Amino acid sequence: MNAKQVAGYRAAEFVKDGMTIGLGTGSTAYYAIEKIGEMVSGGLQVRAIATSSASEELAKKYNIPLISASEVDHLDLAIDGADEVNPQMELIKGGGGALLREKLVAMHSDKFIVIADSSKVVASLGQFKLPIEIVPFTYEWTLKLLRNRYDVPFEMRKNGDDLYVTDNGNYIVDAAFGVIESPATLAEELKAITGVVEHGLFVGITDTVIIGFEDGRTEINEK
Ligand SMILES: O=C(CO)[C@H](O)[C@H](O)COP(=O)(O)O
Repeated sequence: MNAKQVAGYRAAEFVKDGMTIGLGTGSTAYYAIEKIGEMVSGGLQVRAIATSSASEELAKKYNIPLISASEVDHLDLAIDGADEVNPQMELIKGGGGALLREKLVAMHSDKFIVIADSSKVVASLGQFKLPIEIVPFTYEWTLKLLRNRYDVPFEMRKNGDDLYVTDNGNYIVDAAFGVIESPATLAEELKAITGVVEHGLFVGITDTVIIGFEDGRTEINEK
């Protein structure tokens, strides 16, 4: 088993009969979805909301019943990967472009479990470029505003020659902060900028972090 699989499979053990769950996005979340799929074929009853069209396709492949938000007012559990996690369980997410749906699902879950291999554990956030989702309308002005405000490199995410478009029809700008001294402060500042829909800083949302290792071990940190 690889480390991502170890973490994903361990997280699936938190899923119990009758739960409504959130399915994350990415190569680590893939393994959690795969395991939950196995559990469903063994008789587990769950209903799920996926955080991306990719994860929705995966859930369908594994016969995990999908629901819409209008059918429930909260989720029991959400499981998702991360690009960076610090000792305070703060995260950078959005490498896969699904940060907005991921944050919505995480925020409306009673328990949010983050799964990762040990390469994602950092002393401070910011080496991974912070994804910021911005609206396409006048995005050039939003980008200019960000550049004027923060003296760090910003780059519009691309998909080939075109700008990358999220599942929500927005663009992503990746920001190389290097070291983010106060994730909470930056999170608040970015949210206040008109044109910014959401950013990949997850502060005060995570309940449990499961780190997987190649030898099959897991390290679990709880809030
Ligand atoms: O935030 C995400 C997608 O938007 C992913 O959870 C994050 O990029 C981690 O991905 P992976 O598990 O493939 O390393």
